[in-house]
Amino acid sequence: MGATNGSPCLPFSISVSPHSGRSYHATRKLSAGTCVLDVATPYTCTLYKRFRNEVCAECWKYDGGRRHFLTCREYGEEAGLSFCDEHCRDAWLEREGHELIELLKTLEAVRRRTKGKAKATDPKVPVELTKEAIECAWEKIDKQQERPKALRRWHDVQLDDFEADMARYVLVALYHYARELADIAKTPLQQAASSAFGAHWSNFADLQSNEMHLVAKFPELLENHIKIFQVLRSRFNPVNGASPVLLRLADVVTTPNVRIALGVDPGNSFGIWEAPVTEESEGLGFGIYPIPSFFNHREWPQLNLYYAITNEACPDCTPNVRKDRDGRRMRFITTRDVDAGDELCISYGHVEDMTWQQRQQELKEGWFFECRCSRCEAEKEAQN
Ligand SMILES: C[S@@+](CC[C@H](N)C(=O)[O-])C[C@H]1O[C@@H](n2cnc3c(N)ncnc32)[C@H](O)[C@@H]1O
Repeated sequence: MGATNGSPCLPFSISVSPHSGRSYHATRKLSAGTCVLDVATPYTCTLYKRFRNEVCAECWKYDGGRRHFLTCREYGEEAGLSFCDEHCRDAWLEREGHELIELLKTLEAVRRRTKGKAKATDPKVPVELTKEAIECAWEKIDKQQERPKALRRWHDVQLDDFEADMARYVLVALYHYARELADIAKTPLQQAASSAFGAHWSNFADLQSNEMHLVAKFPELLENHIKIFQVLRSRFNPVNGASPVLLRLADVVTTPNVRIALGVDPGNSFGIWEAPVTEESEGLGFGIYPIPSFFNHREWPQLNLYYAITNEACPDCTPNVRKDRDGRRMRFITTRDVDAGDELCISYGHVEDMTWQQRQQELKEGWFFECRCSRCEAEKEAQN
């Protein structure tokens, strides 16, 4: 927790409930408009390939597809990084380091240039997948990686755009982990850059994994996940004289770590939406902010003219925290007065205009959980 920016003493604590897991609760009275959490940058993120030439890799500025403001494109082609200007480029480089540019170049070279799905390296996965079948597939991969011949074969694996975008997200997380292990943060400047992520691998790995739900629902993803591991495992082997970070990176590209990264994305990632967010906003990519990921979801009530007209405080069943994105910085701000002990909740998405059944279905399919917020519980009760 100490790694978050803003107040050194956060105004909430964590507790656990049987039906919604870990959650944040206010430890004191908070007035509307209080910034309860301020995180400078995600632990890992990815911008989708189709927006890579149109979005600044540092501040995530996007201008409806126009590229005129991206004046720094020296890493655009090979590493997939374009920047507004030198200021954005230097901020990115100071935090991430030049080594990540080289790693991203290696990964981008594996991206399949021709259209269509990349060739599978193993037989097609079965249509229905049980937990045992998923574990068994990964055990097989774990055994294969011991054999140099398999590694050579994996070196030829290419990734389609979806896989390459996901691999980029996994690679950045593992690179940050390797940096933590290599303990390169020797100078105060480096320490500031390293703590800028607002979290460490342990926070990232501690997030709820939805791997089993996700892969059971979309069995073809198992093949995507395995290919991502094969590429990372076969491409990022250190050569003689490699830096401490690259040596560590090779150590952390393991099946459990890659599965952790792929498992926490569904259910924890924050979409990077074109700002200001409207119904038409483009989804430019996604990022993981581990500390804010413990905010649970609460539904907005249906548009209520009474509260809109009278300006009275909304009832208790609305999210009491909103998220504000400012570049890659994420702030969490109370929307109304909150009492000590109240749960602090955000809204995960635009599901407010739906019926109870529709919302439940949406959250079940997209987020793999049955919503137990006060509004859903009240509406469920009313139906019975
Ligand atoms: C981003 S995480 C929030 C932190 C989570 N509670 C934990 O322990 O890691 C999202 C998960 O929290 C749980 N959750 C969040 N809001 C909920 C709600 N309104 N009702 C039930 N479960 C909820 C679900 O398991 C969901 O997949």
